[in-house]
Amino acid sequence: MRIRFTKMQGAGNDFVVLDETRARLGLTRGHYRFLADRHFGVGADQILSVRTSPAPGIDFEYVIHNADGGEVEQCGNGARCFVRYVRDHGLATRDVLRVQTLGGVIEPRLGADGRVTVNMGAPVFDLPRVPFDAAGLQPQAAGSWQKWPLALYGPAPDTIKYVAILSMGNPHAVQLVDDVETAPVLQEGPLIEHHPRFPKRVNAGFMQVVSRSQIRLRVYERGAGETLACGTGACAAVVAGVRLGLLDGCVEVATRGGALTIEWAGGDAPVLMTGPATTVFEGDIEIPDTL
Ligand SMILES: N[C@@H](CCC[C@H](N)C(=O)O)C(=O)O
Repeated sequence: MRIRFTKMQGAGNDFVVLDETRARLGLTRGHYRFLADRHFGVGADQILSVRTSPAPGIDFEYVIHNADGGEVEQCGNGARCFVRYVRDHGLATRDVLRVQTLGGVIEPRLGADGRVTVNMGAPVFDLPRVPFDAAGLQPQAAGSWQKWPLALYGPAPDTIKYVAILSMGNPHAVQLVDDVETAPVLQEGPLIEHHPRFPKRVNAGFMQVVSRSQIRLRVYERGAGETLACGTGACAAVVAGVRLGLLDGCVEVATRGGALTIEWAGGDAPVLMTGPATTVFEGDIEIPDTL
């Protein structure tokens, strides 16, 4: 089967975007893995499918698959590319959309300067909803919140890391580090991602606080490995930093792929994420039938 795709990126987090508004392509997990493959496919951290929605007040369904082929609830950098894609392809005319994801409804808004702001909804702190199994663990109080101990069994047995845990529609564990450049992202990332306390696995964030309005961030993403930026990871890190008493409500997040601005007023307020969204190229690819 031959399919049309658009390659996009937001702060270096890259995507293959597929138009399923007229008909479903019927792709399997193997097909998503193939498209994401940087040697045999197009290459991407996530595959984003654009679908129409029958629900009143909802413009589109936004379906997200990680590079490992698994479907997930939310993707922030992808949400910015999503609104850019539907506008550029004539699928929508409004600058503000309401988009259904597995993780809830989000509202991307295309700005006059080409940057996109997404209302990502309110963070979720209820641990069973992350989901995180805290049974028998003793949290460490920090700011107006708490961090949870994770025992990491791997190259360095019995390492205990304290992480802030929340959901932005998808699960995040955020730890503070002195310097993101030297942080053990590639060693600890996979151990945290697959930690048995997270039944749906988790995205592992490594946050360096530079000032009350600036952080540096690296994220080892569930199902994709370390990416150049993670939008929901940036939201989760800023929310964690605010609740831990380290950050104010408007923060510049420096990632390896670019800068994002995250705003959060606390409590049940939604998190607002602003950043770039760029089309890289478009093309057709023959995908094997039997994946
Ligand atoms: N890159 C994304 C997050 C994509 C999903 C994530 N890997 C997960 O499994 O939850 C972003 O920009 O938020």
